[in-house]
Amino acid sequence: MATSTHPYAKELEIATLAVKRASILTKKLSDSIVTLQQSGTLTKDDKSPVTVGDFASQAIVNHAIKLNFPNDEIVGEEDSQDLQDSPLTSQILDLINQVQQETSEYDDKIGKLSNLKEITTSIDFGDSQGGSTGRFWALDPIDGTKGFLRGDQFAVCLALIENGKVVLGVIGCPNLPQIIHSNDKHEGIVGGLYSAVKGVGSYYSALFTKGFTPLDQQQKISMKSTSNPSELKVVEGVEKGHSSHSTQAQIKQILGITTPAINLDSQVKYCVLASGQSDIYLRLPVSDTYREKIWDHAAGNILIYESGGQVGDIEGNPLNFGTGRTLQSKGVIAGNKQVFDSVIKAVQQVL
Ligand SMILES: Nc1ncnc2c1ncn2[C@@H]1O[C@H](COP(=O)(O)OS(=O)(=O)O)[C@@H](OP(=O)(O)O)[C@H]1O
Ligand SMILES: [Mg+2]
Ligand SMILES: [Mg+2]
Ligand SMILES: [Mg+2]
Repeated sequence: MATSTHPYAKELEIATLAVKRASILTKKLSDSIVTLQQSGTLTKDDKSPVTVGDFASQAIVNHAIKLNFPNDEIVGEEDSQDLQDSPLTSQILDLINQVQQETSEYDDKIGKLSNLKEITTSIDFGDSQGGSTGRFWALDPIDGTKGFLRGDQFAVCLALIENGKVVLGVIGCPNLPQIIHSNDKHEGIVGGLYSAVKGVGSYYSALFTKGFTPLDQQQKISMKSTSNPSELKVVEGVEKGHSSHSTQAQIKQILGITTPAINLDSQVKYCVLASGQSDIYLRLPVSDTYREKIWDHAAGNILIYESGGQVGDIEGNPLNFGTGRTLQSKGVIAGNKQVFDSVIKAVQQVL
């Protein structure tokens, strides 16, 4: 399908502008955390920057969607109830005002928020329950909260879902260098925008450039196609509470992978995979009862498929985004097509 005439052209442009504006805002907060923590103004346990960022980012993105697609529902992570009587509301309004001024050329397309009432209304457009029919959006305004608070990786993740399947995904990665060699070696521009459209492909462009760049002027990305253990690289999370690192170690051993894994918070993992910088994503469950949230995986899911990869649960079955706000499956495994089946076999052997 042509890059400019695909059926989701308007959706992609709006999603991109909204994610870009939210990314500028969250990047400001992320940069300030490090400075504030160093100066002692912010204690390590103070989660206020991420709270401000979550709400402001969700308000901006939801507003853009509702302005352009008033009939679309949104499954958003945050709920404005948690904001009631919060001393952070004036900070949220100030930050939104500031970023809207800096990106005022987007107002024609994605509008602007003027007061707190509009902000809380916009946040609560995210209350959809999702489901298996029709179309809705899934939004994680800041994915990788823990990474964000460490000054590490996080992402603004937006996806469009139709009849349970993801058809479009846009991920803003404000702290992600373009090239990741290992946990402590990377290079290139910091700030990446990763986009995918069903039947069109997956693309990379720099995040902190102005406006929407048509896909044919972005860099098309694809996964590698190796199954040679000595070449395989695994990407996995940072938090031991989010995935079982010990189970993952056993799987790597069965597959004969010796290269140390790359550990990254948030859906930037999918971005690194889709751009061929790693081959396998392991997210083995730590608990039998936890169910993954759809906003944690929707945008990354299409990014992988459109770059030639495959995603499944621990059984190898595709993820179903039409079962409500959560997936009904356990774990997430992604890989290039050559290696995917053998990874699932190894997972089954270990579990
Ligand atoms: N027990 C458990 N298992 C799996 N996932 C969980 C669990 N608890 C929380 N979460 C969700 O994990 C989201 C962050 O995932 P990450 O990929 O950043 O985790 S990791 O630290 O890199 O491993 C995180 O998303 P954010 O809240 O947006 O940060 C949570 O929705
Ligand atoms: Mg998340
Ligand atoms: Mg989040
Ligand atoms: Mg959360």
